[in-house]
Amino acid sequence: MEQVSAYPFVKTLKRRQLEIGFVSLPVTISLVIVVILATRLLVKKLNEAYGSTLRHVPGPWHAKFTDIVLRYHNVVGDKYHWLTAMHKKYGPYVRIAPDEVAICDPAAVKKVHGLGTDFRKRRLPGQALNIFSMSEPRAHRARQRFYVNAFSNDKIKASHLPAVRDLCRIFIDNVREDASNSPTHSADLYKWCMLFGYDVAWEVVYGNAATRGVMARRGTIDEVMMGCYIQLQNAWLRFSYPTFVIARFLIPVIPSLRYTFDVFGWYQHYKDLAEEGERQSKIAARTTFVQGAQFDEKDGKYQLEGGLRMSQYDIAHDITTFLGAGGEPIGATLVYLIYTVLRDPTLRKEIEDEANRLQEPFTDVQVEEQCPVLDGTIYEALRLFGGGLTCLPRWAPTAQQLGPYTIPPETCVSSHIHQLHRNPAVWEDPERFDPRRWMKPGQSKALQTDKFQPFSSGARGCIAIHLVMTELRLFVATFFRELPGLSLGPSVTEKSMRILDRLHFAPVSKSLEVVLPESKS
Ligand code: HEM
Repeated sequence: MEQVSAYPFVKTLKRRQLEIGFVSLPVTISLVIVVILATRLLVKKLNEAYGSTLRHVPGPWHAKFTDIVLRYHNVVGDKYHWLTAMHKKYGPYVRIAPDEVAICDPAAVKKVHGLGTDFRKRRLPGQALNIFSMSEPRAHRARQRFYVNAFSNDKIKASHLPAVRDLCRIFIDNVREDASNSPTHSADLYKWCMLFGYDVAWEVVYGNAATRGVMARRGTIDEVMMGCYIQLQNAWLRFSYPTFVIARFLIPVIPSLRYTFDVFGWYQHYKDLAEEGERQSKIAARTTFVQGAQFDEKDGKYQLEGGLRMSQYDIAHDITTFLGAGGEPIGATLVYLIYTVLRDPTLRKEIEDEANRLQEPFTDVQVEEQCPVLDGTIYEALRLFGGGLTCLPRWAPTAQQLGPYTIPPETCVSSHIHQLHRNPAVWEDPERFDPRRWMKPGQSKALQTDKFQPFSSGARGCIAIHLVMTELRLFVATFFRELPGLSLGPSVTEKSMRILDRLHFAPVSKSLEVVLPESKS
């Protein structure tokens, strides 16, 4: 009887064991897979962290394993401040991600950017192919040679100087008009400085900025801000792809999100500009870029010097780069220059006096020769607030020795130019805004030295140095002659002027309010 009664129990037990075995097999397999993948990931991470010579480069502990902190600072736009803190803590070489090193040592920056370097730019996903992004040196050299004449000192002086002078005038008129329409008699200089820079670039590209430019038609700042929005979108995309995808659907509810997540809207803006470039190609043909060149109808390309062939589309992409580079860096440099001078009454008086002694119509060379404090102020603004990219990333196909460190192939090496310009080993009292340092005997004013390179250096340095120095000199002299007695508006504070790092530099408030004296408007 007992045997009989025990039988069903034994049967049930066996079934349960079978069932447990049946259920646990996939779980066990999954667990094994997870453990294998986790181990592989761990080994990979440990290998990235400690398996290469990068392990010797100092930096925060997390940078050995992940770039998430770097990406976060990219998203919030304070990479500049974070990198500054990192350099202060760890020195001129800092590992900021498993495969990225930030540098500000003059010798290393020279090696990475100087002529004959093995380091290259890299075109990032989604980036248009243009003179700025292309990485292959031979193709870049050919294209650069083509544009170099348009941006040469002779060409700028011969063809564009009067137009830049006109644009300075339009700037002053617009600021005065804004002030006279404002109950507080104020105007936003950030907007007009950005538009001014954009229009000067427009002048070089199309030659009709005084009538067709964005200042002449009192355009908006959004029209000229490309780099910063593209950076914001790319930073989000890399930081959190799901957020990037989902947030687009919230734009109807929170319209301000469009700046970050309306990727199609901004690319449409880019596209419009490229199309505008194509529409303008005939004007360009009559003026600067394709002067005297044959257009081959068969393949739709211009035949250019040195056998270079470029389509209108190629040129349109480059034009977008020139216009983008024209507005944001110039706008930022000028805004911080004006902000700094307006806070220092003695310096401002010296600059106004020098500018007032110039005879109209003056040239940039006269400004350089006759206004040493003003010229020193421009150099100092370029040193401390030069609006070019805050980080210049490069990659080398082979291992490279930078200072005491061996950098493995394909590591991203980012030069932090602003930190180079604040290096206490080569600059006396580096944080101090001191135009007179440029007036000291023996102080070089060369713009591409090891310790001072606001425009970078080597083959990939800024193509527009002569244009930039011409426009800065004419602008600053005109500004302090024509707008005396300005004061900073109540919205301007150290907090509002904190640097926002979005590819280029900008004040976090994206504004610089100034109040004009009533009688001068
Ligand atoms: C204050 C004004 C400016 C500053 C500080 C500045 C700075 C720079 C820097 C640092 C680079 C190197 C970027 C890199 O290595 O990735 C650069 C490249 C470049 N800049 Fe400027 N820039 C200014 C204005 C302009 C203007 C007005 C234009 C054109 C109208 C321009 C056109 C370019 C182009 C085309 C390149 C790429 C050159 C190449 O890769 O061959 N820049 N600039």
